[in-house]
Amino acid sequence: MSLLEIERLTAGYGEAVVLEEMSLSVSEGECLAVLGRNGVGKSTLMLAIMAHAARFAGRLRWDGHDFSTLSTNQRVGLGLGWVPQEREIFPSLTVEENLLVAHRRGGRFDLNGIYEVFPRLKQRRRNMGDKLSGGEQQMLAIGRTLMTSPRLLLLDEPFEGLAPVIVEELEETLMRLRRDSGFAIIIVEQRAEDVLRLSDRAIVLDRGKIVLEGKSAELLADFEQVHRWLSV
Ligand SMILES: Nc1ncnc2c1ncn2[C@@H]1O[C@H](COP(=O)(O)OP(=O)(O)OP(=O)(O)O)[C@@H](O)[C@H]1O
Repeated sequence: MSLLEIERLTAGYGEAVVLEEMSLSVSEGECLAVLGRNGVGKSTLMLAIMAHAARFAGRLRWDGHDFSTLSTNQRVGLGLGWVPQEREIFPSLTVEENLLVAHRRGGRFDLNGIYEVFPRLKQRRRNMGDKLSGGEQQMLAIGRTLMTSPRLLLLDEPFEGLAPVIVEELEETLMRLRRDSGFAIIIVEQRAEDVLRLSDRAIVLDRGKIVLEGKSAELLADFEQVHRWLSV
């Protein structure tokens, strides 16, 4: 059975429909890449999964149970962990306080667990949120979400604006975490070839619809057809 199943989801903001009748599923431990040009609805898909965008029609299931009407907090409780594109670090809290805000009792990760994953956060634990580099902010945003013990991690352009060496470090950490903890990942990313190497499967969106999907290795082998949907 799929961990997350989305059935004919139509979603958007106010009156505006952004996603149309989108269906997809993610299994336990699977990594799904979401590709597409700017403005095609990739972030909206993440936001709709977290109840931050409006659902106009369709169903969302978790472990086979309908969660379409649950609030964001209830979805976090189920094990959905969203790392927003803007990172949303609390600037006036320290690194440690940012992490503790999200801590879930009895969860898989505590502070020490996060510091093992991201030793740099331990070094910076007394720094205020607004005194961090972009890479450290991203580590903190991911660490904070891990504190909620997700079974599915939703990553919205996690490598945006980061130096290549930091991107490499983060990619390795994420893949190691996934191997060790077995959670699933949905990752939105602009650098299509890189993310196809990391992921198991991928979907390509255009104007709120899935226009191409398949195993990442196969899409990588025939990258021309993916590229066609990504070039302006
Ligand atoms: N809060 C909002 N209210 C109204 N419309 C929005 C809102 N957020 C996004 N949109 C619109 O929804 C459409 C899809 O945006 P979305 O951010 O999901 O695209 P995206 O594929 O993630 O793009 P990008 O790669 O630029 O982040 C765009 O036309 C955008 O203007």
